[in-house]
Amino acid sequence: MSNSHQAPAPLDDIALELCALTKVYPLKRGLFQPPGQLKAVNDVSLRLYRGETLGLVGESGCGKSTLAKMLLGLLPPTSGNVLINGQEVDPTERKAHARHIQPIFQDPYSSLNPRKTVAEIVGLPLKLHGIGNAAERNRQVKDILDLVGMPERTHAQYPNQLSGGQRQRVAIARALILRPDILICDEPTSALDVSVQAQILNLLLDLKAEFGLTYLFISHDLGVVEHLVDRVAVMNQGSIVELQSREQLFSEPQHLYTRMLLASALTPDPGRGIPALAAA
Ligand SMILES: Nc1ncnc2c1ncn2[C@@H]1O[C@H](COP(=O)(O)OP(=O)(O)OP(=O)(O)O)[C@@H](O)[C@H]1O
Repeated sequence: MSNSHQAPAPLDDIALELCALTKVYPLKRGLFQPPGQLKAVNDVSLRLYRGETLGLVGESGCGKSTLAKMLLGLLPPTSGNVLINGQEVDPTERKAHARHIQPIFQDPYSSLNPRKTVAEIVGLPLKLHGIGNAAERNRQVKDILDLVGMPERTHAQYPNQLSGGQRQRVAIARALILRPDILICDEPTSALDVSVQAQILNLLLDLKAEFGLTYLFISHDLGVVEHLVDRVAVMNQGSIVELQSREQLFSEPQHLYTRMLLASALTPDPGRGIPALAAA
């Protein structure tokens, strides 16, 4: 696997800024419980500098996906706001959002329309945004599919005719077709075989260099994060508890939760969580 970290971007060149972002979910009344609410994301402020990869790590349920959905305009925040390239964005303006920021999710199968061919899936955002005529769109679709390593014979195939890795390549091509600045990668390799994971991670690194992209890379896999990111934000129960350079975080973690997260990643029983902290 290559490890092509780019030179750090100037610190005043901010691609994405989260200002006191909060999401509260209402909870329905249970059999023995009154209605209540859950603060899934609690007052999160973060900056992503242009060209960097910021890792976001934390246990299942800590609020990572909720945060990602708010950045993508898929979920309105309860309070706080998001700035893309210095401009405050209306979280309900999904279409305007999509030109700048795109997602890559864990399970490409569920996010690809089973009744559309690969070329149709990748070309749809161009059509929806009224970009180019049919011939220009076809050329752009072919170019991006070539770039992500999809052989020409697969362009007319349907998602169920593809391997898991190929499906994720299609999802990546679709994310890039509008030439966004920022990719939100939410566990993009968790559903793939280990051998395929490395190929997709290398592809993401190559594409980042090619297009000068900024990544928010969400993962519970600290091995992947250590390999890929420039800085790491650690999330626990909706809050960012630590934000450090990759080197600093893995060599000298400051927060107790980070130390336990790193310790739990080194033990042979992954996925068992950190009960003491989860309950804290
Ligand atoms: N629509 C919803 N309504 C109520 N609670 C929700 C909703 N979506 C998520 N939650 C809760 O919010 C908290 C954060 O969930 P979220 O999916 O953001 O966590 P996560 O860190 O992405 O977890 P995972 O890694 O398992 O995907 C969890 O306690 C979850 O149960």
